[in-house]
Order: sequence, then C-alpha cells, then structure tokens
Amino acid sequence: MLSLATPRAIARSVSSARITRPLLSTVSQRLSAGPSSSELFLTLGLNYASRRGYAEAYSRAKPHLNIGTIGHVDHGKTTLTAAITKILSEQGGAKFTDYAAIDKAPEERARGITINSTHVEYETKARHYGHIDCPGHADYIKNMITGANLMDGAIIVVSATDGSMPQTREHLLLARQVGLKKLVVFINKVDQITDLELLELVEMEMRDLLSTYNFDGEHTPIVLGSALAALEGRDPERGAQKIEQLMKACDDWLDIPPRDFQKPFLLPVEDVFSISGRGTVATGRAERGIANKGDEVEVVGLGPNLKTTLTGIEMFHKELDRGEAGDNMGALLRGVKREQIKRGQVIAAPGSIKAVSSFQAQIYVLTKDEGGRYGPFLEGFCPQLFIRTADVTVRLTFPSGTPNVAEKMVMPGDHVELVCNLVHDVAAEVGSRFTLREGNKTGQFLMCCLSPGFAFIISVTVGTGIITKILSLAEQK
Ligand SMILES: Nc1nc2c(ncn2[C@@H]2O[C@H](COP(=O)(O)OP(=O)(O)OP(=O)(O)O)[C@@H](O)[C@H]2O)c(=O)[nH]1
Ligand SMILES: [Mg+2]
Repeated sequence: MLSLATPRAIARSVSSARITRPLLSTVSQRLSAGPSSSELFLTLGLNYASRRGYAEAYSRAKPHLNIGTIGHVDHGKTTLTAAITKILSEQGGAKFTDYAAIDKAPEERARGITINSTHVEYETKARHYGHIDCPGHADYIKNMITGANLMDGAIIVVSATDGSMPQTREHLLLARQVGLKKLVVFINKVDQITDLELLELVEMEMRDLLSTYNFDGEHTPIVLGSALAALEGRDPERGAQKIEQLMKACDDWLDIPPRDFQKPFLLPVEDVFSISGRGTVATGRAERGIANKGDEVEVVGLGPNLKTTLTGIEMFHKELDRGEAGDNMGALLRGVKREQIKRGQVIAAPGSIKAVSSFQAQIYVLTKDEGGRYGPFLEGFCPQLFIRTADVTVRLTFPSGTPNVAEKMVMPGDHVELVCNLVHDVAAEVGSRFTLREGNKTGQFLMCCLSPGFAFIISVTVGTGIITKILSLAEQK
C-alpha cells in the first residue's frame, strides 16, 4: 500500500495519480468553463491516489454494457442517474453519486440543467454498466450526440406530467442514428400524477413513438416510477422498487452487441488530456478490435496521420493490459503532444482506415415533425456533419450527371444520394453513418428575434446518412 508520509512518496503518488485518475468521469469537463483538463486531472488524481493508491486491475468478470439516460430537458435524467447509483450502492454494486456530483459545473448548477454529459459506473448481479447522463436541452444536443455515440443501449426518460416532447423525439431519432437498437423507457414523476388514464396515455404514446423510430414499440419495457422518490428514499413502491425493476429491464432487454474483436482496432477520440512526463491520454469507446499495451497505432483524420505506440490503457480508474471493442477507455500515447491529437480523430491499427475528404452518401432528410427543417435546401448547402466523434462542415452537391441541378432541391422527408465535400478530412469508410445538423446559437437567437417566421433556420438535425462510396482521400504530406 502506498504511504503518503514522505515527500518522495507524495511525489510518487502524484505521478501515479496522473495515470490512475478517473479519466472518463471528467470527459465532460472539457466543454465547461472552469479549470483546465490538466488541473482537473491532477486534483482528481490526488484525491484518487490518497484514497486508493495504485490502480487496480479492471475485472472482466461480468459482461460490460455502455448505457445512459437520454430524453427531454427536465424530465429527470440526472435525478434518475443519481437514484440508480443510490439504490445499487445499497446492494454493493455502485458508489453513490448524488445529483450535485453529476451536474457539477457552475453553469449547470446555476441554471438547473445538464450541459455536459457525465460518466458513472455501477453493477447489477448480471452486468457491469458504464452510464452516461446526457443533457436534454436543445442547445446541448451536440453533447448528447457525443454521449449517445458511446452507448450500446439507453434509458429514455419521459416525464409523466409532460409526455413526449421535441427532444424526446429528437433523441429517439439520434439514438437510432448512432446505432442503438434497443431502449428501455422510464416514465418519471409518477408521484405527481393521480389520473391513471393519463399514465396509460403517456405509455401508449411512447410505444407509438418507439415504433415510428424503428424501435420495438410493442415489447420495449416501460417502467413507471419516480426517480426523486428513489433518490430521497421515500415511497418505495414508486421509488426504489421501480429503480430495481428498471435495472432488471436493462439486464433482460438490452443486448450486449456483438463486439467486433476480429476487425482491426479503432477508437474514436472523444477527449484528450496531457500528463506531463508521461504523454497524452485520449479517451473514447473502442468501436472494434483489440489493442494491447505496446501496440503500434495510427492517429487518423483532421490532419496528417500520426504513428505512435499505446503505452497504457485504463478503464473506470483501473489499468488494463488490453482494450477491446466496447470498452470506454483511456489510451496513453507515447511521444504525442496534447495539441497533436483532438476529438474527432480516430486511433486505429496502422493502415486500417483512411482519412477522406469527399464521399457519396445515401441521406434521409428529416421532416419538421422529426425535429428537422421546415423548408428544402439546394445544391451547395453547408451543414455540419457529425461522424463518430468528429464534427466538420460539409458542402452537399448532387452527384455528377444529375440533370437540372440548378432547379433541384431536397425536401424534408426525401431519401437522396448526395456528394459530401468535407472542409476537414475525417477517418471514414463505406458503411460509416453520420448525422447532418445546421444552425448555431447566435443565428438561432437573431432569427427568433427578427421574425418567428424564420424559425426554420434555428439549430436542427437536417438528416442522417450512410457512406456509399469514397470519392477522394485526404492528401498525406
Ligand atoms: N416530482 C418529481 N420531480 C422530479 C422527479 N424526478 C426529477 N424531478 C425534478 O425534475 C427537475 C429536473 O430534474 P433533472 O434530473 O435535472 O432533469 P434532467 O432530465 O436531468 O434535465 P436536463 O439534464 O437539464 O435535460 C428537478 O427539479 C428534479 O428534482 C420525480 O420523480 N418527481
Ligand atoms: Mg440532467
């Protein structure tokens, strides 16, 4: 066990803390104002080291699944996340993380909303879960997409008092788009409802919506309860027992996706931290393959490829000798400077994926009822393209040979084949999925002030797509 009595021991504990720090729990801090990542790294690392000493090995005894809470703003996702850790902590399966520890950034506390997604970890008898609490507010949809990108399944939270709302629908669609096949529904705040028919209506509405977005509306488990009652330890029939029922539904209904261990390793970079004297750590969920400590890897996208070596792997504060598909992991990279790697790149087995600058794709353009645009767009339209963790501007054009291009427009609800010309190259291949979004907060504010009639210009998900053909690769100097 580590002694903290001597300066040398303290120095040693600090340097070990720098690698054993809870990498993933602070991923979300990046977007908030406040201390820099490295400061957080050190502070949290110190606490961690003094509490536990060196990192333990990560146990793969139980199957691991990445899930999280999604849904409309204020419907109770963070309260539910805290409640799950509370109820499971009583069974020895979690460390209780209270509400304030999840929404911890000053702006989150002041506004009472989640802005950054937060990672927690817990265990049921059957499984080990990594859980990401996502923001529901429309302005922070980007953080929701990044959070959902890391999940294998999700709990969609809907308040019994409101029923489904715009971000309930938008999150369902985005969940589908990032590849989630199954969800569990938690109808929350039932403590505020006395009319049972109303609860039935919300349940029916959710089943319909699930089917609309190609989930199994008929069989998806729907649990009705109160996250707040569970968190406050009152009304166990609506509180604690419903949390247990919810976790049972997750164990039984959410499948562990087939992990693609055979393919070459690929880890989309979600966040980056620098550890002085050691190197740089990139975090994210391994999409496929297996990586061992000491493996050669390549950083691809958003600039020239970079070859390096994986010198350390960590998951949920514990060190591993290998990372595999499905792991939400931190990767320590030899000789890479903090500024040489960023979110949106991928760390991959050398030569297994290329950076591309243009491709052809099959795109579905959302209707306004799905949270999409009100109006059409023309050739040359430039939305933002979200692919894995990358987010780049793209210029959309019709494939060569399309007649009457000048008159052609793409309507909400259309399925179209378009050419995507990227402003920055990203790692991509045929079959990769992406989302298109447009608008920004300033534009949204201005347009809403100028005329509500221009509301179609506000920040929306334009469409979703899948790459059908690579047209040009990025130049490598
Ligand atoms: N009455 C009642 N209130 C609840 C319940 N669950 C959550 N709340 C309250 O609803 C409000 C919003 O809860 P949050 O957990 O912050 O909601 P959220 O979905 O995380 O919100 P965002 O992350 O900002 O999208 C808080 O005031 C909670 O105390 C519940 O079961 N019953
Ligand atoms: Mg929240």
